[in-house]
Amino acid sequence: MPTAIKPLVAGNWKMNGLAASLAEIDALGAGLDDGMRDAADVMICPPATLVAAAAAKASGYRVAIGGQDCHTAEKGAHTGDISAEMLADAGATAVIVGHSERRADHGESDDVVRRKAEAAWRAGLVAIICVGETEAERKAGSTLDVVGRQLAGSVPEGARAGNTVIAYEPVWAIGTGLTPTAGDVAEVHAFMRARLAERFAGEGAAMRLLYGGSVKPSNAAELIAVEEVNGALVGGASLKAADFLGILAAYR
Ligand SMILES: O=C(CO)COP(=O)(O)O
Repeated sequence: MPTAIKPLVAGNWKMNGLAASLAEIDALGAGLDDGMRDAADVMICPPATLVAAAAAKASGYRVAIGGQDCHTAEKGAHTGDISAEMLADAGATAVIVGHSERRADHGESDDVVRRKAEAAWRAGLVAIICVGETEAERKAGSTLDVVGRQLAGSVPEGARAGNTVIAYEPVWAIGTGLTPTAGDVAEVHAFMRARLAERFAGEGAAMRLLYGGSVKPSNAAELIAVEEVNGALVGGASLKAADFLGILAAYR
């Protein structure tokens, strides 16, 4: 069954990128070959200020554009926030919700993340829902408990293979250069697959499960080859097209 799932490789630029960074999307488009395009869907999630310009550029390259967060509401008195409808209006087709940096920096609970995923669907966006344990939680042996609780609380009832992507991002692996072993990733992904299949039957079995956390050209092949890993969510190595293409080359 996993072989039937087309992988997604998504770049999360986080709070990085000025207008000049759009040149990286041109470089990405120029560097993508047919083998990469056939093997994986490609997405960039730039900061909100660049979504519209990035979407205008990326459509010509068959690169999708996503947001990094959205508010639960469609509009209203929420200074500084952005709704899923605004992201869709700017050309995004997906939005990351529940990234560990949002959970930590903005105190987002599973309940908030679940409502953000529903907001994404309301606007016609795919929700990329992030889960993952901290270093202390892994050391305490509670990784599967944490991931199970986050899946139960953050993934809404309406999740389907076509509207939801789950990204497993161990917090301690983000931006640190550290990665779990292939065996550890396999254990978590098998667990997530089982939970999602139990809850959503065939839809859960077909949902994309991404791995994220220090994915680089040098380790991409090993990580994406793990069973039940259907792509990657890439931070630092998505900022430069050359690095991102190095990761996509692992799919050729
Ligand atoms: O948080 C991440 C993607 O959402 C991963 O970031 P890094 O690839 O920089 O570790």
